Amino acid sequence: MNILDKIVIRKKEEVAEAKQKVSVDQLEKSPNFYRKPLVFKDFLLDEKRTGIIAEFKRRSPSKGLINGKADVAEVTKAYNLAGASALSVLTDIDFFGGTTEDLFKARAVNQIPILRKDFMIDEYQILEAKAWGADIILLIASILTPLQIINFGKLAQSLGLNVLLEVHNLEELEKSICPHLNAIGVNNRNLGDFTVNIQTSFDLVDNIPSEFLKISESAIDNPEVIKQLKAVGYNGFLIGENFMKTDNPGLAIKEFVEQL
Ligand SMILES: O=C(O)c1ccccc1NCC(=O)[C@H](O)[C@H](O)COP(=O)(O)O
Repeated sequence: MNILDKIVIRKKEEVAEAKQKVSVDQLEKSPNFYRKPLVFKDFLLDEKRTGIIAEFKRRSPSKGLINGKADVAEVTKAYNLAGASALSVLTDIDFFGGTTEDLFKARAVNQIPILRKDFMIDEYQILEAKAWGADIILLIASILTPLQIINFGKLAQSLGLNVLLEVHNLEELEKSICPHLNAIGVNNRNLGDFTVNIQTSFDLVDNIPSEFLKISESAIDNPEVIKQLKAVGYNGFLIGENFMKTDNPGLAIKEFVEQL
């Protein structure tokens, strides 16, 4: 069984536990549920920003502990100040050390779009994302059926949320494309075996229809790579570890952006 299968099994248990603790009715009554989400496109295409979607990630299955000390409010504010177009905040606790509280804290101090970075397998999690103050949800093609992608995308967009579909190859892309998406992310990390290859983004870019924002995800550790990805048509660049592995992720992004 690969790690993604393990994550999905645990996620199903987690969602069942969450449903027992917090009803849909309670989620729908939370203050953020009435908040108008920020529009991903407006920030990603804003030339005063960088296109970087800067991720707050404490640990990962591929790398283990990345940063055990970073403060989510401090780091995300610094990401924002450095010109990030959006933030990505992990809310998965068991595999990534993220928490719901991290999303709340990031939301409280930032006015740029926030992606709830998690493994969405149930519509309940989309309601949670809205209630917790996220603007964007992630749908991972390899763990969802085409019908789930349509239904989850429809629900998210009906709540004003933006939808980022993540694919790793042409087959996933072709089976998952539907009108209820805003952005398509090509993950350079194979989530089955953790190998990374930026070439994946270059190989798939021309297969992404022009109506979707194009995002390259994972293993981006060099400003030169962003320039090359931009040149072939990418609008956004999801970067986590390159900043989070340092003692000062806020300074790391600032120095990175100065080289763009
Ligand atoms: O990062 C992992 O080890 C991982 C393992 C299994 C599923 C997902 C995983 N990562 C999620 C991501 O896609 C990355 O956090 C994100 O794209 C940022 O990547 P990076 O800049 O390489 O931290």
